[in-house]
Amino acid sequence: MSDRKFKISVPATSANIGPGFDVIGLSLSLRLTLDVTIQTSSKDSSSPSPILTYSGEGADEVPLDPYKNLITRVALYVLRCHDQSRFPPNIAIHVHNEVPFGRGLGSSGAAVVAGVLLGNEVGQLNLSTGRLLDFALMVERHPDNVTAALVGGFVGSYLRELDHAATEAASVPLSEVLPEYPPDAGEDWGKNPPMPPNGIGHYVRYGWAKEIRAVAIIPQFELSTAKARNVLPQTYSRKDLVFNLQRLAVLTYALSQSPPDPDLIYEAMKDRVHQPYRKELIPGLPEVTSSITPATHPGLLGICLSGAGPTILALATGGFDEIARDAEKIFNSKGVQVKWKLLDIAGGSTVEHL
Ligand SMILES: Nc1ncnc2c1ncn2[C@@H]1O[C@H](COP(=O)(O)OP(=O)(O)OP(=O)(O)O)[C@@H](O)[C@H]1O
Ligand SMILES: N[C@@H](CCO)C(=O)O
Repeated sequence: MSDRKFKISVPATSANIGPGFDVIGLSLSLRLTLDVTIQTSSKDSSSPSPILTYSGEGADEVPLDPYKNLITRVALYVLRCHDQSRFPPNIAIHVHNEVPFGRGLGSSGAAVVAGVLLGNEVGQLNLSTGRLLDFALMVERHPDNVTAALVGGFVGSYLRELDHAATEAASVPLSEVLPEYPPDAGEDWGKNPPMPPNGIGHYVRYGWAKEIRAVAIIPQFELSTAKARNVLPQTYSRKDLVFNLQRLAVLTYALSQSPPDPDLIYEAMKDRVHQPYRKELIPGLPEVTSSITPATHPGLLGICLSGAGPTILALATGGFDEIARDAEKIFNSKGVQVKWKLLDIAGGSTVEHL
């Protein structure tokens, strides 16, 4: 039998896009790729498996132990749910990563989706897109990043209300879904991990005007999503919820219209649900989002925090350098160094058999 080789490619994502907290996501042209070889011809099953190597973003900090690394732990979760308790022997995985960690560009969502696709391929499970999404949502429990990373484009999603038994199944602690340690030699894992309920997430893809590009202004510090969610309140006023709902309804349509209307979009990208609370974690955030406008920067459409931050996402049809340079000046005046990238909306995840 010949060796199996395949390549998995998953895009970065920006979630929220202003008012769509935990609802909308956009896939972007930075990618996480996995080159996987399974040596079916080798008889030697004594070497540890999989052998994991990394290049690119996070290569110097990411764990290479497959029981600690997020991508391989997620793959193992998918395999164990299908009665495959270990990776087969002789797998080598090289990860090349362009998505910076903890910056609001969906690095963990990309890693989770890559892990689900890896488990599906290694186990030859042939899971549907909906089922792949169910597995991803058992690990990353808000749908915006993982849905956009899996299916690509400008995407809106919700989590279905589950019945009591399914809610219990979907609410188990992450430590049960992703245990960190392998069983001792000769032992098995014990019972299988919790299987995701069917059809947890539902999504639609919106149109996207082809001339809109994304300037990502990326502060050179990490902010974990967990920390950026901890500062959010548990309840909101009706006024603030209506403020966001009105804008979200307009934004999803306005970004599909060619030529895009800056007046409509700039106001529609404002938010009162997460950005005001996250400004204490991101020096310069309110100044950047309020002083860079379509009037001061022709070509700008709207500007927001990307995901949980600290990256700022400016959607624009031109004037990219000026937008980035002026945002950089504001961040620098607060003592924050930034890098910036001009990105395009990207396709979703792919698996290519080589
Ligand atoms: N390619 C990867 N391989 C392994 N682990 C990863 C990878 N990408 C991300 N991670 C893990 O996810 C963590 C970052 O997740 P976090 O949710 O805090 O940020 P983010 O996903 O980049 O931001 P956001 O969800 O706001 O877009 C990293 O510190 C690392 O532990
Ligand atoms: N919607 C999420 C995205 C981050 O993963 C948040 O803003 O916390």
